[in-house]
Amino acid sequence: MQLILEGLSKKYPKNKLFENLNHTFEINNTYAITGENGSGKSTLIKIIAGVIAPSKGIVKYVEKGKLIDKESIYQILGITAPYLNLIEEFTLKEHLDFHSKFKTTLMNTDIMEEIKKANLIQSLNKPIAEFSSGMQQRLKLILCCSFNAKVLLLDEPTSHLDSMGIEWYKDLINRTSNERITLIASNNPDEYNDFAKKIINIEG
Ligand SMILES: Nc1ncnc2c1ncn2[C@@H]1O[C@H](COP(=O)(O)OP(=O)(O)OP(=O)(O)O)[C@@H](O)[C@H]1O
Repeated sequence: MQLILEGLSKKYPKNKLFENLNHTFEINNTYAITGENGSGKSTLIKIIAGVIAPSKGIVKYVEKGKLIDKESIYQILGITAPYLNLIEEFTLKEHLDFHSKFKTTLMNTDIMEEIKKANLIQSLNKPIAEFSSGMQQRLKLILCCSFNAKVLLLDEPTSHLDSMGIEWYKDLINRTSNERITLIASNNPDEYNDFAKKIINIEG
């Protein structure tokens, strides 16, 4: 599996973000995307996820030498970001059931064990509207990391996590980042220093 950025540029009418980004991301590796506030990290994640279009260039997902078509990439993507919200009316259990309808859990992963490790087991039947921001972030990370996806896009993964939450996050990534490409968009070395094979500064 490869994720390839070819000549990727993005500008808004009043704002030029990045220009001519070229990179090939390989399976079994974790990468950090860094850059000042407003440099375009979240924008790049959205372009890679196919949510918005680049001004120039192309994003290619390649599996065994074959290009994966745009309509199918959601099957191999796991994404978490501050602007992606859980469903407030659903309980944690309903989120797991819903997610399980289109993604399977990682091999050797017991999802209830993951919920316990995240200290969320007592909230299984609570609606998300009653979760703190840190609890929501822990669930978002589990939904992203503990289910099968060849490419993980993590935008500010430790937002709202306390120091224990950050240690839990590091353990989660260590246990789940094999056999996939993980991209971490962040300016916080705590979020990527332990894992990143390469740090890509979006500002060049
Ligand atoms: N739809 C849009 N129209 C115009 N400008 C936009 C739009 N979306 C984002 N921007 C601008 O693009 C720039 C990059 O935003 P982005 O959120 O990608 O940056 P970032 O590097 O992730 O920032 P941060 O570190 O603060 O999270 C910002 O100046 C933002 O205001």
